[in-house]
Amino acid sequence: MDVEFQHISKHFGSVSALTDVSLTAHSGTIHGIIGENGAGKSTLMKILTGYQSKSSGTILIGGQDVKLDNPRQAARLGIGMLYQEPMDFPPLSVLENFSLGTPERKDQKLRLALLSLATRFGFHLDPDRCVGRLTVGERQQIELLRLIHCKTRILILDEPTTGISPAQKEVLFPALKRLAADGMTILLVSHKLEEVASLCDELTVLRHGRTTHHSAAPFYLPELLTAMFGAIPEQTDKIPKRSTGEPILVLEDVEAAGERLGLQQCNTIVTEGEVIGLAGLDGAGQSTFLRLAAGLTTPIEGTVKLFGENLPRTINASLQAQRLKTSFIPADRLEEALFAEISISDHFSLRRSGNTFWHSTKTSRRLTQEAIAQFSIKGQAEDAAGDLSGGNQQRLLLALLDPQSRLLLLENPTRGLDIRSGQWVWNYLRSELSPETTIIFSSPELDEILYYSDRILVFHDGDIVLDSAILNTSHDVIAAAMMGMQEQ
Ligand SMILES: Nc1ncnc2c1ncn2[C@@H]1O[C@H](COP(=O)(O)OP(=O)(O)OP(=O)(O)O)[C@@H](O)[C@H]1O
Repeated sequence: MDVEFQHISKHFGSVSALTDVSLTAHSGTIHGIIGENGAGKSTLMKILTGYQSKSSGTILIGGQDVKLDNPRQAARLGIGMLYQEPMDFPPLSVLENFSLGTPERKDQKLRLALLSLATRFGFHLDPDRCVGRLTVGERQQIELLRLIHCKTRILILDEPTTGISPAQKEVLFPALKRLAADGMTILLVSHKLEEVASLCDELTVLRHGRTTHHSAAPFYLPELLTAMFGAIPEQTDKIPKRSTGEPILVLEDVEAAGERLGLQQCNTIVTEGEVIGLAGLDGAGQSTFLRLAAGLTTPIEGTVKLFGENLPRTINASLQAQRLKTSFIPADRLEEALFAEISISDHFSLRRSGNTFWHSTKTSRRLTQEAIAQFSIKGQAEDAAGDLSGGNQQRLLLALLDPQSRLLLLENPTRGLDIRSGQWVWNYLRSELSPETTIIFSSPELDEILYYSDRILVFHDGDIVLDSAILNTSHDVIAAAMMGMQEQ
């Protein structure tokens, strides 16, 4: 069924998130919606899924003017969304998650339906496995099959390749193409231009809440970039190499529990001023490594030494890491780093108050205004952090960071950011931090690691399988190490 947006506008108080947006996504096609952070993509999709009401305009589905007052109405019309974060129940099994929202109650029938759909799309899923033990990519596969089983005819995907491995991408893309060929209408929101261009039949660009471009495949990337940003963004300079050779983080025979297999027998030395990129498939150990250095996870065996001090195996480890000027920015901004419900200004109050009860709202307000200006945050001091777009949440996190940090641990720092915002983050790290600040970051984008790091650690199944200066390695060697293979 065709989905037609006609002259859609949406205002949040004085903010115009969408102004007169019109586009048609045709049945049997994949239609990409792209645009910089804060362009209005999520708002448009939230209107289609009934999570938000439009201020004006019309939505036609299969030529019919439809009311989308709540998510239930949207689901009844066959509209389903695959979210960036898995929206499942990790303690339940694959089969139990698959059964959510289906009227079918017979376990055996559901099991057969799950297995036959999985076979059709080439997914390998064990119905009895606990979902909490699966990778993001596998959880996404269950959700996709659940939506198909629930008779979804209009499928919305929000950044579907964030957090999944290149191999899982190779399985997902043909599955999406097959669904479109079967007549489904697919709307894809993404920042990854190359991916969008290879997958989509048509593309619409939003800029400042307005439609600025529409085209059909094949796409011309410079034209898309200009429509998204007004001009082609320039590449950011690399962070100049600046290691002093002084060890600041030493892991000795560390074994730790964490994502999937945790870490096993991990040994490494990080020296002051290095920029280290952590690569690996989702759940291979990078996240546990960053949390160990931040004192948020403690080892089962071995020692973690930070700036010459052994971190204790207690909750005090994170306080000690903070005292030693170590800062950590997790990938999940709203679950682990910001408070979705409270304002930008309250975040500054919380940061300033430290261990004291009192704080000055006047000072916090002033600091907030300064940060909004310096970090170009698109939002007002009183806006809740959860209402900011992904890119602006990342800017807020950087604004809250202690600029005196000696060790910066960044989990996928450009996750969900458009090209220009991603470059802005690296520009900020390069220009605003002291040259001795050590940066350890993880990223699923090998190009980002190759460009910005001095050194790379590659993780596979909880082991560091490659530790190399960037200049001494290559894309192919790293990709093979990530898969647990030695490049010949
Ligand atoms: N509930 C809300 N209250 C106030 N403003 C909002 C709300 N939701 C979105 N906005 C504003 O609307 C604009 C569009 O946001 P939206 O999240 O749709 O952008 P986006 O293109 O999806 O961005 P991103 O790529 O960063 O996710 C932004 O300026 C955002 O701050």
